[in-house]
Amino acid sequence: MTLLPSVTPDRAAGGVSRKNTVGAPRTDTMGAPRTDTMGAPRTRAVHRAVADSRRGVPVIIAGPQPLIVAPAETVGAEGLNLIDRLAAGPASLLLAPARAEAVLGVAIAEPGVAVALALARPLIDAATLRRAADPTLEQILPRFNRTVVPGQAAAALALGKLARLLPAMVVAPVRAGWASLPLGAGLLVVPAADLLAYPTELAATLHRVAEVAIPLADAPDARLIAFRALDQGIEHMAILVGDPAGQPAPLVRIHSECFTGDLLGSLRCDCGPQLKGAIKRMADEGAGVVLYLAQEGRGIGLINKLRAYTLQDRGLDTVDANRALGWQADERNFHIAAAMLESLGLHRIRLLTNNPDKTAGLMACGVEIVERVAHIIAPNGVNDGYLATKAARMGHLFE
Ligand SMILES: Nc1nc2c(ncn2[C@@H]2O[C@H](COP(=O)(O)OP(=O)(O)OP(=O)(O)O)[C@@H](O)[C@H]2O)c(=O)[nH]1
Ligand SMILES: [Zn+2]
Repeated sequence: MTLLPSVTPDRAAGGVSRKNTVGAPRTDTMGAPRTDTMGAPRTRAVHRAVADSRRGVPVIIAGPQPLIVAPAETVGAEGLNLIDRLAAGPASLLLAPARAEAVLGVAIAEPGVAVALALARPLIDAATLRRAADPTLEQILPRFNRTVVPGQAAAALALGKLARLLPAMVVAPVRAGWASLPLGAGLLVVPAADLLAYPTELAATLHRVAEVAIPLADAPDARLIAFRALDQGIEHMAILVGDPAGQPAPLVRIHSECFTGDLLGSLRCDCGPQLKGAIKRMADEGAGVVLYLAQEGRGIGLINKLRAYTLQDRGLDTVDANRALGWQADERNFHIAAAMLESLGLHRIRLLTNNPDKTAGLMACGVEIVERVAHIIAPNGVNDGYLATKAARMGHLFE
């Protein structure tokens, strides 16, 4: 039986260390279930809060000013009623600044992480809240006024993002003693700090669960290694061509999944040809690795990417479309890729990318990049504007 190396990002440094810093010793065997599934306990409350948020069930964000919170996209009448009855003070709708500007119809001079819009109680109906959250829906909105942003606003928006929902949250300070009220029974509590630390914490739980040969048309000796994190949800793949660990600095591509481009052959982006082109290039060189990461839509998720496309069809570019929905232009983090490279024993690499943020992000996680190798795909007549925006606004180097 082969013992595989554990994957242990160093939380303090936001990067990768060789030390095992998380819970019990982690010596996962291929295909065997982990024995320390209670490990990384801080991620567990976040997983459960994400699940409840996707159902529209309010959760409590613990911290100096505990909040009761539910996503505007999923909360229904029952959830709003619960928030109303457990609130200790005024409720508000938290929006990312770009979305708040559109809803308020004014520019916001001092954006910060969130803008709060006052909600009168009893709370307005769920359909109106959804329209306020989602710029792709019909925009007949009541007049909203700004109010004070509550503590833990960043954590509340982070919860919406982790749930891959629109970052628009109904929040209210929760009544003291809520936990002993019948109404509060069963509400989940998640510490604000755990929500903010989650991306790094989760990367620290990545482990290898399957490894198998998958001969590819362009690379007959390819192998797949599947990685799973403790949430048992999103799985990331390493596609190995040849023996990359045997190279002094193998070619590596960090590819974020793109259902529309990789699978359907959408012409809106360059993802499909980049993926196939990377594998072909590695086969020509004799070795390389594609990390195929479940970070669809630059980390905003497939549904939100489709919403972004709707806004792009109305004239926004890829950067402004993300922002209009309340996301950053790029929401990916590099802890996952760094942890996978660590597990594969790849510390010095040549990175196949046009995106300087990827190079910088990986280097910040402790990966040595000896060369950036350009990966240019010619425009196809549909994605010309998309590629031009990547060059003009996202710093992509097309040379
Ligand atoms: N939000 C959003 N995501 C998009 C859009 N078009 C493509 N994507 C996503 O962008 C990701 C592809 O980016 P990558 O190929 O990993 O890399 P990159 O940042 O373009 O940089 P390169 O390494 O130079 O290709 C995939 O997750 C796609 O789903 C878009 O218009 N909006
Ligand atoms: Zn794509």
